[in-house]
Amino acid sequence: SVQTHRQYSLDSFEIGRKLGKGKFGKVYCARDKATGYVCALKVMEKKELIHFKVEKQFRREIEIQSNLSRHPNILRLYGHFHDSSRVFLILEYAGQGEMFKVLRKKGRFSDVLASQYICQIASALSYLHKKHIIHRDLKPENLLIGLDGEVKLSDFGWSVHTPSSRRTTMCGTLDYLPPEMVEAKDHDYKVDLWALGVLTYEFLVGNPPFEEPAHKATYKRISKVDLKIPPYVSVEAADLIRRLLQHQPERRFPLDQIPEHPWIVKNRPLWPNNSGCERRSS
Ligand SMILES: CS(=O)(=O)NCc1cccc(-c2cn3c(Cl)cnc3c(Nc3ccc(N4CCOCC4)cc3)n2)c1
Repeated sequence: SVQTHRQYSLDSFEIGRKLGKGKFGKVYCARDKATGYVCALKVMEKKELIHFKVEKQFRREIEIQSNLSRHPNILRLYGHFHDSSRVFLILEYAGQGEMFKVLRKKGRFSDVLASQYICQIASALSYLHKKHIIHRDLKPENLLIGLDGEVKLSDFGWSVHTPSSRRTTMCGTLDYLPPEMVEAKDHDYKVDLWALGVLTYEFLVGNPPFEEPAHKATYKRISKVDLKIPPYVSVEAADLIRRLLQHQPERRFPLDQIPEHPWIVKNRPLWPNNSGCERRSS
């Protein structure tokens, strides 16, 4: 694997194809010359980080993600380095790419696929919460898929150590924000439970539950928990969605009970697939 203590520079790698372009950077497939190990190299221009005033967020991403040791559903950050104008993150390569592209292509996921993804994400979130980290930015754009189809949580730019009250202004989609963040109240790890409910809905329906063209309308629907679950969503899935999308944070369904929820149990594959969520040896 990529050794995490070694000093890296750009010429430690053979750069492969560009995997994608995000808001702050580009990601390339790369091979570590010394070990032949394939990884992903995320490149960001320093002047862009300064311009977007996200260098603090970026430093937090590095600090948080490098301290996260092995979890099958959290994308590993092996190291980072910089040159005069750019910063580089050496990340685990996720062999099947971006979750949101797969979701857009498929439209929506089956109960079996969606429940496996949700169980894996719950496992990753539970691991983060035990380390007093809240992700705060759970959405398909921040999920990658590994070679064996397992989910990889990535992009910890918005993660913080609990408890926290948001200082940086929100940008991007509001769809995943729970009432307490939309109302800018103090919030804690239970914001991730709300986002998990939004994600469960989006995996099964194809769009997030409170989506509206105008921000104001989205705010309103989130605040009122104006939730309409289509009839084709299974009873068990609808039950979990409702238990996660509770206005009061303390009423939200606890992560540790998710592997035993009927929707997860009913749709769990018979064969183990090292996804981090296989059937417990009952
Ligand atoms: C802000 S950003 O720049 O970080 N996000 C934009 C973006 C956009 C697109 C991709 C990727 C991406 C990131 N990855 C990381 Cl990090 C690790 N592996 C991948 C990774 N892996 C990957 C693996 C396979 C594929 N294929 C699979 C076959 O079909 C075509 C795409 C794409 C990406 N992709 C990222």
